[in-house]
Amino acid sequence: MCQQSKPQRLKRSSSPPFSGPANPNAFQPHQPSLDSCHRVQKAWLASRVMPRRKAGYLTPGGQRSINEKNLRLAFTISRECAFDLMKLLWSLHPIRTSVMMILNVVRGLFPAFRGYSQAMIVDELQSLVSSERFAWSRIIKLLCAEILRRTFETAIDSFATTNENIVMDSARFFVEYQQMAQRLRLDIPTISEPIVRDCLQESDLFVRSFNGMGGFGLLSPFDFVQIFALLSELASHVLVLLSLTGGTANIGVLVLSVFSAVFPLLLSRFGFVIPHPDSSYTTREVRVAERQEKLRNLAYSDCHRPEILLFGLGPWILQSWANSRKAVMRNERSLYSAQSGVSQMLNQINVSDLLFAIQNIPLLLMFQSSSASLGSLALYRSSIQAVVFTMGSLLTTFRMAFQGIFLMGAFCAAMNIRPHLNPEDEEMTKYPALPNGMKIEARHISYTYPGNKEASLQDISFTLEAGESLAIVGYNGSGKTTLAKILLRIIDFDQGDLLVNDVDIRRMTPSEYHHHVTTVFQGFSKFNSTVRENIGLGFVQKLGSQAAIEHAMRLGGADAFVHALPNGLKTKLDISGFDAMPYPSVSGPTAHGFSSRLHHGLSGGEWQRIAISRAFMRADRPEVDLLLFDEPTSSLDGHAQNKVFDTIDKVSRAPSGERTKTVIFITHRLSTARRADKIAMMEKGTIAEFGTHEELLKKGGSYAALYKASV
Ligand SMILES: Nc1ncnc2c1ncn2[C@@H]1O[C@H](COP(=O)(O)OP(=O)(O)OP(=O)(O)O)[C@@H](O)[C@H]1O
Repeated sequence: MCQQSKPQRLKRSSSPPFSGPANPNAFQPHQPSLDSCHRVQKAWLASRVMPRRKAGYLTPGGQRSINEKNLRLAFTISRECAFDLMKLLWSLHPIRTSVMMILNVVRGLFPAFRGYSQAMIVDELQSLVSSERFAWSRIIKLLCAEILRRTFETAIDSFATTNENIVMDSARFFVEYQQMAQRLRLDIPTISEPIVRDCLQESDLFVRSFNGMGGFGLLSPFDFVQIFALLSELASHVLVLLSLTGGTANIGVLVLSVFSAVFPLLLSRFGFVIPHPDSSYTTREVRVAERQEKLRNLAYSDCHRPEILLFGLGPWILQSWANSRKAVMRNERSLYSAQSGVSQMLNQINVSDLLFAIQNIPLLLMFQSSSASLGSLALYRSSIQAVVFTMGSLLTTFRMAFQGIFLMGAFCAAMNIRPHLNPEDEEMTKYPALPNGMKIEARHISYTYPGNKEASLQDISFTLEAGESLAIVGYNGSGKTTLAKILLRIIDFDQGDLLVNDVDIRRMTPSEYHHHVTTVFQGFSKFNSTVRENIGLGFVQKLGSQAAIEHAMRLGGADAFVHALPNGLKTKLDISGFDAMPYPSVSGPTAHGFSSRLHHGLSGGEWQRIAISRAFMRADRPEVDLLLFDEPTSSLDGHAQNKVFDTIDKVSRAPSGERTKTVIFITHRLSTARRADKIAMMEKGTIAEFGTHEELLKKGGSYAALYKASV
């Protein structure tokens, strides 16, 4: 793969993760100046362009049509990454992979041998019967030879399958691991790019193709060996046919044989085959299909059931699903009826029946014109059938391989997507630690969410010295959470500068920066797991430490209710709040002798305490310089709120009382906000007022009005 070379990367989040044209139909393939990875990315992108559709790109997993442009693109992708990828996969098990390749070709010869051997038995039987000298010993000898041949075939087959499974298992692990590692590496701005999402989706299909031939109807690179096996099978059958028909010197027999074999190919060549529906879907049609799927999932989902019942959504879901389903069916019908009458008729003809009839003609000719034995006639018959079948398989395999190349291109392209927020190597700098926490300086920061017309943040400027605390307050939608996400380096900003400890935050690797912060997000995660994991994941290195988790729980005020749970820290938490409802027949200790209540629900406030404890898992660590809490206590009662803020204050100070960590919290409770050294009052995406509580009160502006209203 092209991991070594450096893919194109653009600095700002507004830039695409890998260059693609704004208008896909204006795509210009093959630019010699681009490096190998970029060429694969470009070729993959170009293969998704639907020239006659305004809607732009093919849906992920959609079938590429076999045309000149796509053949060229497939060639580019194969040239750039197939060999390297195969080499990499081969290096996982060099000997086993080589054996797998050889055995696949050898196995391709088996059917011809089988036919030949059976023909010999029939011939022998015929001669024994006609000569009237029936000898059991001769028959038994032949049967023994046949049994031996079959035993050998089975042994080779079984060894080949075991070997193949081992090779495929390690290949599957390798590609799955790569795909997952890359997915975890990508940041939010990168992953929200539609092109990246599609690329990852197709890459995922490629990874799934390693489940073996036929899995998901895909073909992995190892299954390409199938083509060699089919070719060797075809060659062996053709040889048998030649040897059988050559003696008769009947050219008509050969011509008819060949014609019957290539007939299915001719049908597909002249378009008498229904195209795969995926290849013709427009974006709108896909959207309808997705909506239908979403509504179906909604109907089956347990976690949404309470609201579905409460708001009486059943009829609406059913009606909306029916509308979408009908639209999908209409699309499918129009796709199929677009076929001409002739092609429809031809599609309805059973091709194999037709071929069966045609193949009888050369058979009759042979009977008439030669003294062919019964065995050779049977062999001829089965070889013709095998040729037809193998040609069909070859065609299908080729089609799948052709699609597989583009999925492989997606995999290679996905492996080289650079996260938006990662700095260029030459710009990268380490996080420069200061003694008393984190100094933050925002200069004219603006940010607009992708797809939004209005900026969510405009011209944000403030300075927070290391060890100071800041409360961000303001009306709903004024941009508080967006600012927090920017300070946490979850999203980038469009304009301005953000300096952390006097260094541009864009020069730091987000993963390194994140070691120095801890947070409670407004929409914090609820993991469908145990209490231990829900808390311990705040600092995975201490996930196994009972003491660390107990300590964090105490700080977050979660210890009392966690200890009261049926299995304490081991209690599995239910995220839906519905599955935990005990069914009357199985609640409590059951007749089966175990408690049916495997998951436990929590109240909103209890969940919040779990999230706070998670943040406290690392809050008092020396490397953590910034504690950022986005409405951490919105579900807590007044007493508990004060306790949490007391703890935050305590954790942010050294035993001497001096503050060693910077604290930022977002709150709607202005009585809490006044505890902070500085307050930022946000309005319509800007900081309208900035100062201490007293300064802002004295100013008599928005903050003073809000404060008076709240007390
Ligand atoms: N993911 C998003 N995509 C698009 N727009 C968003 C997104 N998140 C927030 N916004 C918009 O950005 C603006 C600021 O949202 P933000 O969540 O920062 O406000 P807030 O001050 O934290 O609000 P609240 O007090 O209700 O939590 C809003 O107008 C919102 O609609």
